Amino acid sequence: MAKALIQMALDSLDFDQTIALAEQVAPYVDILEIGTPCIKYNGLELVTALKSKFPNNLILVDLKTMDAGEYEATPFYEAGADICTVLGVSDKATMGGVIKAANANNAEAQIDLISVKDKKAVATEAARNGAQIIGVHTGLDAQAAGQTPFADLKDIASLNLGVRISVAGGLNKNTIQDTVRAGATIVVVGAAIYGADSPAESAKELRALVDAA
Ligand SMILES: O=C(CO)[C@H](O)[C@H](O)COP(=O)(O)O
Repeated sequence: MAKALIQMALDSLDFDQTIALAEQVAPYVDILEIGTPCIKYNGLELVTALKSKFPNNLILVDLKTMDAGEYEATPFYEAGADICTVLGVSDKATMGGVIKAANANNAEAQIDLISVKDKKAVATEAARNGAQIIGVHTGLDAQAAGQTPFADLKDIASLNLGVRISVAGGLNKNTIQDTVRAGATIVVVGAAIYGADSPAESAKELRALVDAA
């Protein structure tokens, strides 16, 4: 079985801090994610910068698109995004638009199940419509209310949809191996890396844990 990928969520608003953090963690992670607040604040220029500075990492732009899927996602794919996200609560046509833009740019679309009520139904339809990645996601506000992504991961993994499953929501060194064993093929980590005394050491430790899972 292929090893799970690690995705680092770059959630700062500051352009230079984002590049500096990426420099520290890039050797240990597979995907550099430009978080939603960060991409809204910094725009396409940051995609271009990360793409050119980190050719060995995939770049995910966490657009969380809600409307005008193809129109919104196309410039980000053209700037070098390997993956863009679109909300699973959006219209089927919106998700279809991002999938179309991804395919036109030899890239991938991720359906984010954040706040979706019937996650199994949305994931099943999205996979049937060509989405390459399903994102099981407990957002920062839901985490603050005590929620975790683990029950949702179990539900989505049980569907055996044949697509990659990304999991985000407060993952750390204590939970990352069980998350991989439960079916995650991409594990997303934000605060556990950028909040550590040494983000590089934290990323290195998580890499070893994921590779051993
Ligand atoms: O997409 C996000 C919030 O919507 C975060 O980037 C994602 O949840 C990962 O960060 P953390 O590990 O701190 O939960």
